[in-house]
Amino acid sequence: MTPHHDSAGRVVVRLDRVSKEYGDTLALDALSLEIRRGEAVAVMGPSGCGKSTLLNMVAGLDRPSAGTITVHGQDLGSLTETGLALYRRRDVGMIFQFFNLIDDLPALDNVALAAQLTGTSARQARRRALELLDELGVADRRNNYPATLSGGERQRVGVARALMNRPALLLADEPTGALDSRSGEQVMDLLIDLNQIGQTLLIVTHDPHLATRCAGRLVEMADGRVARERTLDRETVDRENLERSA
Ligand SMILES: Nc1ncnc2c1ncn2[C@@H]1O[C@H](COP(=O)(O)OP(=O)(O)OP(=O)(O)O)[C@@H](O)[C@H]1O
Repeated sequence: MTPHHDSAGRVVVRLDRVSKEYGDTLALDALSLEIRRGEAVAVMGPSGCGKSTLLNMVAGLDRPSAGTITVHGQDLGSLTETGLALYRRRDVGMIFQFFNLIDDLPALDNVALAAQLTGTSARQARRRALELLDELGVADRRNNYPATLSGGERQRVGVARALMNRPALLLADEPTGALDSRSGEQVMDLLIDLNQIGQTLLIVTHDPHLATRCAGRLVEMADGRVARERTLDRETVDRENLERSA
C-alpha cells in the first residue's frame, strides 16, 4: 500500500473555531483542532456531542455555519459545490460502520468505481482495485456481491475503496461497530498498519479499545467542543489494557 505523501506541510487538517447549527441545536461550538501528517486521532464523546457532525464537515459532506476548515492546504469554505465534490473524491477516503457498498456491484467494481469517478480509465482502476483487494487479503472475493461477503470482508472492501485515490486523510466512522470482535480486531490491525506506513487517520468511535489501540491521540468531545485531549503513549496504553483485562 502506498499512502499519499502530503507535501503541503505538517498540518493535514485544521479546524479553526468551527460551529455548526441545526436549527436551535449547536452541534459544533467554535471547535478548533489540528491533525498533523501521519497522525492517528480518535474522537470520542457521549452520543450527540457532535462527533459525526465533525467528521461530515471534514469530509466535505456539509458546510460549517462559521469558522474555517483547511485540509491538505485547501480552505473547504472557498470551494464551489463542484470543487467540494472533487475534494470528497480525491482527498479524503471514508470508512463507514455499515460499509456503504453498492449492493448490485461485485467487490472489485465497488472499489474500482472510486477511481473511475475521478477520471481514471476503467482498466487502470480495476488493476489498482485488484492490487488493493490483494493487499487487504480479499482478492479471492473480487467477484462476490456484498451480500455474499462476511462483515469483515465487506469492511476490507470498504477500506480498499477508501484507499483507491490515495487520500491525504482517511476518515472512519465506527469502523468496527458492526463487526464481531475477531473481524473488528483484524480491521483495527489494518488501520494500525496503514498508519504505520504514513496514512493520516481520523476515527470517530464509542469504543475505547479501538481508540487506544489505533490512535496516537485521543480527543474527547462534549457539547460540540473539545473537552480533553491526550497523547496515547504505547507503553501506558498496553499496560492499561493489560490491567483492564486482568
Ligand atoms: N442533520 C441534522 N439535523 C438536525 N440536527 C442534527 C443533524 N445532525 C446532527 N444533529 C444534532 O446535532 C447534535 C450532534 O449530533 P452528532 O450526530 O454529530 O453527534 P454524535 O456525537 O455523532 O452522536 P452519536 O454518538 O450518537 O452518533 C445532536 O444534537 C443531533 O441531534
